[in-house]
Amino acid sequence: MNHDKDNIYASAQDQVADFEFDQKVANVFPDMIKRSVPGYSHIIANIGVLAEQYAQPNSQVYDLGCSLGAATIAMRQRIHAPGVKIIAVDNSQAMLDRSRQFLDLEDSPTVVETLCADITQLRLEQCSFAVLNFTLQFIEPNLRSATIAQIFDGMLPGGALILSEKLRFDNNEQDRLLTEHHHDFKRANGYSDLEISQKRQAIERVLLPETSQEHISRLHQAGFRTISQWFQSFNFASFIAIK
Ligand SMILES: Nc1ncnc2c1ncn2[C@@H]1O[C@H](C[S@+](CC[C@H]([NH3+])C(=O)[O-])CC(=O)[O-])[C@@H](O)[C@H]1O
Ligand SMILES: O=C(O)C(=O)Cc1ccccc1
Repeated sequence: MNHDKDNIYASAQDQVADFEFDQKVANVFPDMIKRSVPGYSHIIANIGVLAEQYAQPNSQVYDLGCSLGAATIAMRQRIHAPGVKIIAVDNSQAMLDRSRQFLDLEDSPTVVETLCADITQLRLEQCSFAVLNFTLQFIEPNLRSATIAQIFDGMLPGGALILSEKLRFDNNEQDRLLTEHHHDFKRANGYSDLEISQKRQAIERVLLPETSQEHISRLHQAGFRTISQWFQSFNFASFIAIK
């Protein structure tokens, strides 16, 4: 399996188009996400650890906005409850096609089904564990509450949702500093100032971050009982919400 280096924004573009999860991105995605999201590998490994804890026998586990299936692979390696099916969902066919190449590399008693669907339209069933690992931030803000509510409705008692997101901060100084530190992180991982600035333009209309408080309130409103922020690195965080 070749992991191409992300140089999508390396040369100057006249017009930077809005970011899309197309074939070009699918080809470089493992490199892009590791060099762009602080703590990504830590989050993926611990999604595996948490899935092992929360996956109930004969239930379903959902990876919502699975991209190439990194979280699915981590979960499949650790879940040993019997009769668990992982449903890995994405609305980008390019991402899903490539995810199958990764998923087919290993065999496991936990069945994995891939599904090309829009998660805002999805009804979950018998769900003991669901993952939104940097996916909600790409959903239109006015559809986010209904999407979280649908996940809650499809969940079994004691089920858990992992929500990882890029954050925005109400305090302008804090927002500016953490954004700068994130850009320093990208620079330290080999991205040039041009790459950082063009990628920033590409995502500014499609990745719409919210504050930690907005996420926590929405999860409470949907009915989740216990909500904890279990991870943060610069302006990237992950929450766990229990039904
Ligand atoms: N409405 C939607 N329905 C389904 N999928 C969607 C939708 N909108 C966006 N996506 C999909 O959500 C994924 C977001 S990437 C997730 C990383 C992964 N979770 C990982 O753990 O590696 C995050 C990032 O690139 O920052 C993409 O694959 C989109 O096609
Ligand atoms: O690259 C960035 O600046 C990000 O905020 C993270 C990211 C990672 C992968 C696709 C889109 C955004």
